[in-house]
Amino acid sequence: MKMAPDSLQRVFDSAFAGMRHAREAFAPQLASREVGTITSIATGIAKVSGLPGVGFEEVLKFPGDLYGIAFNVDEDEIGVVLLGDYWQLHAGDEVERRGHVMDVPVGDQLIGRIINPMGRPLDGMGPVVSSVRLPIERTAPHIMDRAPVTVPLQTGIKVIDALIPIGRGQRELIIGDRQTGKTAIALNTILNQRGQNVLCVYCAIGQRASDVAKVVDTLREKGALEYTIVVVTEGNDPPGLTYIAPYAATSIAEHFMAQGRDVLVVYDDLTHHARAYRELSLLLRRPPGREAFPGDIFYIHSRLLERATHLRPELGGGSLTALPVIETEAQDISAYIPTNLISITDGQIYLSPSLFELGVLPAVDVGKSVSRVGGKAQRAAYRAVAGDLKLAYAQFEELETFARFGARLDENTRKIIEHGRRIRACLKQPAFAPVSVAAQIAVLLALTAELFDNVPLDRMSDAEHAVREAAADIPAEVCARFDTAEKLSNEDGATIIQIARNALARFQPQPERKETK
Ligand SMILES: Nc1ncnc2c1ncn2[C@@H]1O[C@H](COP(=O)(O)OP(=O)(O)OP(=O)(O)O)[C@@H](O)[C@H]1O
Repeated sequence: MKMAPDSLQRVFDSAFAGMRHAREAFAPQLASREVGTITSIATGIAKVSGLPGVGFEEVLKFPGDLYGIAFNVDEDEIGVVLLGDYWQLHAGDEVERRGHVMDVPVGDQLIGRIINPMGRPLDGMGPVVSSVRLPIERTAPHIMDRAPVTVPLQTGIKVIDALIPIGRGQRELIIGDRQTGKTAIALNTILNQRGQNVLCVYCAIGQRASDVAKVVDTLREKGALEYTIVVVTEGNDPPGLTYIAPYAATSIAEHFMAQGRDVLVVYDDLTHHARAYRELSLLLRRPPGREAFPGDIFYIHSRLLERATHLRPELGGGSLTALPVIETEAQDISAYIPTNLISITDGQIYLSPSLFELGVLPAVDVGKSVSRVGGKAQRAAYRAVAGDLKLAYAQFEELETFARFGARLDENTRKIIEHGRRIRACLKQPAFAPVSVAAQIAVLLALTAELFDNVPLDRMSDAEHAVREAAADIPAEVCARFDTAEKLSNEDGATIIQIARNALARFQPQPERKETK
């Protein structure tokens, strides 16, 4: 078939136009991939070569969707902490630079979720969808951005709220031997935040899976998961994941703090965190120091806990309260990690195994516990009674030892001991049963007014319960004044004492009836 020259020309023109268009639209997308190779693998650690440009704490991607953090950055080889199951990795495998530090999803979508420190879901409720991510390591707020701690954080535990009060933005250490009720105190505090507009983050660090399941069950059962985020690493997770857990939990909390909200973070517990870091450091051949911990062990905990604060009103006025938990061995609070944490935090709640054995629960040793900033944030109504109570309890603890030897006691000493025994009985409290402010103040006022002193010891639990129940009769306007900075007025005090006296009437010993012949 023959074609006319002009129609041939048209075909060529359109073909050239199409090619020109394709050439103009062609935008080459070249992304550089910096790739190195694994030289060796050890427990939770990989040595990588061929990546000279890697920065400290940069994320590296390994085969099988596994990530790691560059920890030791040497000229010819880098030590990488692995954040997942590393059994399938081999020497010679490819490693890719990601060009950013480790980050975690943050935001409202996380509330009520159970995640690992990388933001992956552990609750079977689908992926965590969040458009905002924050690096897990962030600098602590500047000193000029911080405001004094002025608002109390009620734990709902009588002995703590009265004698070792905690403020929003404080760091209070929970310390004690194993199985002394440390987690119970932290959980109780979370449960008590219901309706208090405090978001909670519970960070389980290297715990047994069964313990974590129990905590999650308690939170769910008591309706606390609605305002709580649970960040979990279990005992069999790689040490790298355990190491980053508290930092990730803090970044999640900081996001809410920056929005002006009050957040509570529980780190349960930092003993496992310190051990994970020791393991990593030894594997990376960093020089060991005291108790084989590396030299920067103090720094890793201080830079974590320095992130807890109360921000200035101009920055939203949010707060981050930290409750780190630490385990002691044989009540040795002068061991390396416990002393470090005692010096970093603003006070400690010490749980004594001997009190636990005696059934004094929560087993808080008031003599060894302290809150260095919470006193200023404590509600004025508590302050009216707390001082007397502390003194009376301290006197009692001193005298109790003598009483055990069966020494003959004078009337005054006997009275102090009997009063002290009633204070101890009133401060007892079952786990996961927070007490409201009104009920606490009613019990404490009744104690300082010595209303319990004639109640037989075996009826103290019922008597204390009766006063707590009667606290519901405290007029609403009096309860409203508990939340203000006003001191408890004499009239209000008298009203509450009268309510307590009525509740206790049936527990007082009845005057002996004279038998008539
Ligand atoms: N106030 C309390 N009243 C009754 N039982 C309590 C109280 N506090 C704690 N317990 C019980 O004591 C046991 C130990 O508590 P918990 O697990 O909180 O201790 P822990 O010090 O965190 O333990 P671990 O060393 O395993 O972390 C639990 O069975 C708990 O129910």
